[in-house]
Amino acid sequence: MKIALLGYGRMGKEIEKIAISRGHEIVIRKDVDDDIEISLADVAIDFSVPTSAFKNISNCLNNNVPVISGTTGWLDNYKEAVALCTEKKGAFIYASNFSLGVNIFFELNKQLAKMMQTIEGYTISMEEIHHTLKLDAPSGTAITLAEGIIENSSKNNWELAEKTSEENIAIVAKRIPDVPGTHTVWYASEVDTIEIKHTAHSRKGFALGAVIAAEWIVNKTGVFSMKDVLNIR
Ligand SMILES: NC(=O)C1=CN([C@@H]2O[C@H](COP(=O)(O)OP(=O)(O)OC[C@H]3O[C@@H](n4cnc5c(N)ncnc54)[C@H](O)[C@@H]3O)[C@@H](O)[C@H]2O)C=CC1
Ligand SMILES: O=C(O)C1=N[C@H](C(=O)O)C[C@H](O)C1
Repeated sequence: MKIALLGYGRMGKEIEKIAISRGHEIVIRKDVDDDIEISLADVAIDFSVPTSAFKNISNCLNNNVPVISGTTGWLDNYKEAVALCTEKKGAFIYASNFSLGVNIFFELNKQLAKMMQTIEGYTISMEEIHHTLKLDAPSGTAITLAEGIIENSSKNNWELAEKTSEENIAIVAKRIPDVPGTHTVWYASEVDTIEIKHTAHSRKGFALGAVIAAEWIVNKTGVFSMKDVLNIR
């Protein structure tokens, strides 16, 4: 496949290595807000910055190029991207986290929230740890985890805070040099703590998932998720 990389930073470079090792060709490497001939590509993979993701995605959809986006922090425009994809009969996937492990963790998190729904005495809280160059907080993955809990509990929202309230799940965001991404969910009671945790050891898992999603989406029409790609039920 001919792949356009929209964003050629840490993730763009990691994706390039994996894409080439799987027999693909990189035909575009876009790393600033310039004009590119996106139609040269069979598929585009956007790992850019929150302020550019929606424009990059729109450009792909307007030119009938399937697009995968892993950029976080731009979701105020997500519904617009979905509407454009539907209007243009295009193909689009956004995932806050493309790694297989995190997508399993998302399901585990929802199951645990369901089980805890009727159990009294536990307070939920969350933490995400990332490298110091990360632009957004909380992480997209932490937001997806919080949404999974909200769907399956009496909580209505999440907030960046130390302590969970009646309404909101507290998320603590820590920034430590070189950490690729660690997410923890706790249910603490007076007598014990239940903890589920995902630790990324490198960016390889995110990059591999993004390339697998790009291979999967070509010749499809619609808005999909990593659950579709990985066939998680
Ligand atoms: N969904 C997932 O699995 C993952 C998502 N991410 C997210 O992906 C994004 C990128 O992460 P990194 O590669 O670590 O960041 P990075 O800062 O290393 O790379 C982003 C690149 O985008 C470039 N850029 C700026 N304006 C652009 C434009 N208009 N078009 C194309 N590129 C442009 C920047 O010059 C920079 O090199 C972040 O939002 C991050 O949160 C990161 C890892 C995994
Ligand atoms: O910026 C990162 O590095 C990461 N961003 C994603 C997020 O915001 O959840 C995914 C991963 O945790 C790494």
